[in-house]
Amino acid sequence: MIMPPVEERLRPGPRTEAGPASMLCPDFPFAYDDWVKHPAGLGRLPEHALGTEVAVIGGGLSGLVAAYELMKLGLKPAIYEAGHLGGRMRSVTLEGHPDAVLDLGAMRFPPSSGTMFHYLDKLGLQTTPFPNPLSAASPSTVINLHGRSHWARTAADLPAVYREVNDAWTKTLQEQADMSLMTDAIRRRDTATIKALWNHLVAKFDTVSFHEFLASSPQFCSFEHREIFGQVGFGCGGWDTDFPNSVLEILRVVCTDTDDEHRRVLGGAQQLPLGLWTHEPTDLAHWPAGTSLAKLHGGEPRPGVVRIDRTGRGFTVEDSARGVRSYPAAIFAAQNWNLFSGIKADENLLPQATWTALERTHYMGASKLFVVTDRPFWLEKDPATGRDVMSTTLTDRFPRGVYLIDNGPDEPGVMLLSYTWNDDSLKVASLTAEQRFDAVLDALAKIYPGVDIRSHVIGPPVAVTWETQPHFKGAFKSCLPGGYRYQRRLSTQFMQRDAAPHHRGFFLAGDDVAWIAGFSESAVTAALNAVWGVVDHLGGATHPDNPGPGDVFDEIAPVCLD
Ligand SMILES: Cc1cc2nc3c(=O)[nH]c(=O)nc-3n(C[C@H](O)[C@H](O)[C@H](O)COP(=O)(O)OP(=O)(O)OC[C@H]3O[C@@H](n4cnc5c(N)ncnc54)[C@H](O)[C@@H]3O)c2cc1C
Repeated sequence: MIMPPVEERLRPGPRTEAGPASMLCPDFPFAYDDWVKHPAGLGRLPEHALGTEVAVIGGGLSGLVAAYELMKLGLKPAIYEAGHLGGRMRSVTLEGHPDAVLDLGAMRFPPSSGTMFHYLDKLGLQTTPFPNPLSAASPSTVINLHGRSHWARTAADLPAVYREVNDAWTKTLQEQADMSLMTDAIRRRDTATIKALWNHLVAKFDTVSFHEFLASSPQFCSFEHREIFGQVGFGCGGWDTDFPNSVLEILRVVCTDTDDEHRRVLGGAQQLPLGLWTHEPTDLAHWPAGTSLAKLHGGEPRPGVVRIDRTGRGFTVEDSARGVRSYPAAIFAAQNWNLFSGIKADENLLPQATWTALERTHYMGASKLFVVTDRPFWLEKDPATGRDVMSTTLTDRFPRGVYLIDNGPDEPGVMLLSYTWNDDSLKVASLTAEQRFDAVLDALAKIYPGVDIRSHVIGPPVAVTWETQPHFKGAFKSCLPGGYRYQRRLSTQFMQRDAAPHHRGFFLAGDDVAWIAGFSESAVTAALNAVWGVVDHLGGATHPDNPGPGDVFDEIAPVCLD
């Protein structure tokens, strides 16, 4: 690529005042949101490369963002999808109730996901606050621990011990990780300060689990405080199922305000990937006006991939309908464990160190159980207490988290009756939706005696466990202690200048090769890295006014641990 001088590439300089929250990832603080919004676009390809087919394996958000941007650049993405377009952004409805949408995967999005919101805005999709516990969007919250319930509108209504726990968390972050400096540097987009602070934290905490981080803090010397923290967490619910994970995963979420001010997409999250599939961008290179991904594919993506070989100067991809095609470049945007089962993947696609890092990827599990109700009955008042008959609920009982979506007083409501992760998810993985429903109702009857939830339910319960879904094998990656080196290998795989020629041209995307765990912004940014990689691989370049992640890589590269 043609490289302008360093000082021109490091745009824009740090802000003097804190801007809005941003998922400017401290490992690699590249401003993807600025990059995609810049009028110069993401780059240009040489004339002879225009119209070239590029394989995009996986039609989730990451694959669709990559394909959409490749199409805009004048390439011809060939999307392969084994299941449903949208992947883990899957929204379903019950027959006869089109407005009661169940988001089985991603459902709440922090405004700090600026790159993802760029695409939401492009498609004109509307969002509204998500009713997280104790947030203004939840009319009320019940915390039920050790068999006792506390009802609250805000955190201030909870007993003093909950405030102690909250203070302990704030102080621990400050004392152990200089969190206010970190957050301020991210909001000011002060890359130099971000790197100086974060690189130190990576070295300090790579081998430390979330639980060890808490337990070694004087603020959390009480087991009771750690236990409450594990159940109630710091925003969207309990975090104890994350306790075994690397604390770096948690610190990334905190310093980028990823756990704050969540919003949901009205009409369902799946509209984002599906919207990219049908959208007709106006700023297209090579293609005529009116071109969309759907039209380039004749309305359907190609079937799931069963084999990928490195052949000649590119890749040969075989799909489940025995279609075989070759491409000079390929983006793999399915959860990467699919490369080990279901797909016969040529060893030569990647260097051995990258295969090892893929094998070591740690995925969280997650289950959800939904029902649709005749109306948002939970807002009715209990005559004895004057309170809502049911509330957003966090509990140490089996449902763990109950979230209530109100679509209007006379409209069917949506109850996410149970949202669980890891061990809690495994406990229900072998149960049918009906069995889960019975068990959840038993548990909730102990918290809300006298509330007849079943009488309000219309239609069958809907359940999902992502670790048992064949094309996913897990909910989302979250690295274990000691995983930083693997994560670095995967997230920087798009930089192939030092790779042997026979290891170039195959790009990993998807949220599981990105830094911040469990959020769709990561699927988007990983896709954009892969787009930069493909453009570079095919002889293209970015505009000097709008350098891409690979152009500034050396200035902001993730720190190397010895
Ligand atoms: C339970 C849960 C809750 C979540 N909550 C949130 C949230 O609230 N907010 C948020 O921002 N993010 C959330 N996420 C994360 C978000 O859903 C993901 O980051 C994002 O959807 C990942 O997109 P992706 O394209 O990387 O992967 P995927 O969505 O997994 O897409 C990959 C696609 O590849 C396909 N595929 C697999 N194998 C093959 C094959 N052999 N050939 C072709 N195609 C194949 C799959 O069918 C799939 O469609 C959540 C995820 C889960 C599971």
